[in-house]
Amino acid sequence: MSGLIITPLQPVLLLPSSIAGRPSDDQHYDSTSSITTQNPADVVGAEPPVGCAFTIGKSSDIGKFLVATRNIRADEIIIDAEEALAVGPKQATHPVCLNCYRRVDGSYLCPLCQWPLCSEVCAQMENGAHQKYECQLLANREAYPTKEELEQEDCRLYDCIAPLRIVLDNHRNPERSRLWLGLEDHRLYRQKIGIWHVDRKTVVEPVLNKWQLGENTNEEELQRACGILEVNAFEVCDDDKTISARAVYSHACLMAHNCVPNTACCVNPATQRMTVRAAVDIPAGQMITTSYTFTLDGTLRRRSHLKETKFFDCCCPRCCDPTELGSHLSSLACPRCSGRNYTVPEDPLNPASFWKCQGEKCGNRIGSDQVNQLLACLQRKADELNYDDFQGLEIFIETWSSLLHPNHSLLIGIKYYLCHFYGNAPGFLLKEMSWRFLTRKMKLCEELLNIARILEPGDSNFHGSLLREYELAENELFQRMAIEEEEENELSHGDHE
Ligand SMILES: C[S@@+](CC[C@H](N)C(=O)[O-])C[C@H]1O[C@@H](n2cnc3c(N)ncnc32)[C@H](O)[C@@H]1O
Repeated sequence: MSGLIITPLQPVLLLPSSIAGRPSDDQHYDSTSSITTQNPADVVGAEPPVGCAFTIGKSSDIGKFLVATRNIRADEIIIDAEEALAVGPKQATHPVCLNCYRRVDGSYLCPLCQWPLCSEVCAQMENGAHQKYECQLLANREAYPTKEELEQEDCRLYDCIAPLRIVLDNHRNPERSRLWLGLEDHRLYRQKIGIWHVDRKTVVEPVLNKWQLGENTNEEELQRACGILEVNAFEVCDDDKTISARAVYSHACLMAHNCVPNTACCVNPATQRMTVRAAVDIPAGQMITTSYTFTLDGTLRRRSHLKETKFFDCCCPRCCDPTELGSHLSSLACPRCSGRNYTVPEDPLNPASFWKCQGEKCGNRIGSDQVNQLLACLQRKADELNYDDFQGLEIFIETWSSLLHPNHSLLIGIKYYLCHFYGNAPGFLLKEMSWRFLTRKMKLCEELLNIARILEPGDSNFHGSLLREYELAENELFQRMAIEEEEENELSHGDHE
């Protein structure tokens, strides 16, 4: 879906694991379960900073995670501007400056290694990551992208930079090895699936064969670095999406996933420092969580995304609930009761589960094949939508609302896009919009805000951006009403005269 922003920040990788022994549904740390808080000295990796509100817990299924050591108030900063352990360009990115990660057009090249940078400012940065890590090595090998490679929107050569930096950081800073050692890479699982071969082709082979850096590293180290990035990295981007980077942090990366996270994260695109705030009150003993996936995707899609990219089976309370905590992001209109009731999976954790109408008198069941066929067909239609054609989007919503719950992820993604389209797109700026579109924007924001209250409660980025859009539209509406009232008063005043 072009232009659809789910949240400003998403971790870019995935992992596996079963969840037996997972935290109880309300995520409270339970001293009788297999979850334990660790003596910091026993945990390989980062130790909690002195005076912070969390410690590091560990369970056989989730691995390490952050857990609150005292009650944390909503909006309190839990991790304050944490410096990244390593930063590098995202995979398959457009060409970017190797210091500030802004898009480059190849017109300015690093005088030493000939890789594109944004300007002299980044070329002369003494402490820039490019100068610190790969510049001299690449210059020695005359290893730089060709003109054709720099024209690609998904230049795979950039995939090699972040893993190479992790390997070099490990070699050069033995005191940091403990931090790197503490990060999960899911090596055994990755070896069994396609991603291992993709990393071999896009990272290991170029670094060892094309750039001939065999004296500096080996396949083992590069695969480990790729795994660390896949499992732990957060995406760094700015509002205009010109910055394209990924970063690994020693504390923020330990946050476990929950499809209803209790924090809001934000990375400063200029410094790549990560700040984590509590979105809601977090009681002592509760896990501190973030979401690794897209809030507005339904359970089937979220779980398969988490499995494919973060390699684990999510069994959080939202995934286990057929109605997704009442948000109904996956629910279908029941074909038998003409849409008066909704059909939900009997076992949401099982993709082959039967679906059943929730209407007490109906209880109609449908097989997963039928559901999957319907959803695949609607997904194809959604993928073909032109996002500049708002009428086409509105028609899609109206047409398929007869088969889907109004909050279904296929509709809600488009509604979220339209919330921002109305009021911001050329021809639809707040001042230019008719009353009809202004009230439509407010109605869409209200629908989305109801979902945000369930799925990203508190002061989350998602909730905040919707509230801002709603308030902008509401202000415009009040201003217009005030002007109309004034005009009416003037008219009636004129009549009296
Ligand atoms: C970014 S790392 C988090 C730190 C990691 N637990 C560790 O020990 O290094 C992501 C990995 O943690 C585990 N994980 C996080 N949240 C989980 C959850 N809700 N259920 C199961 N595993 C989870 C998965 O193995 C996932 O690939």
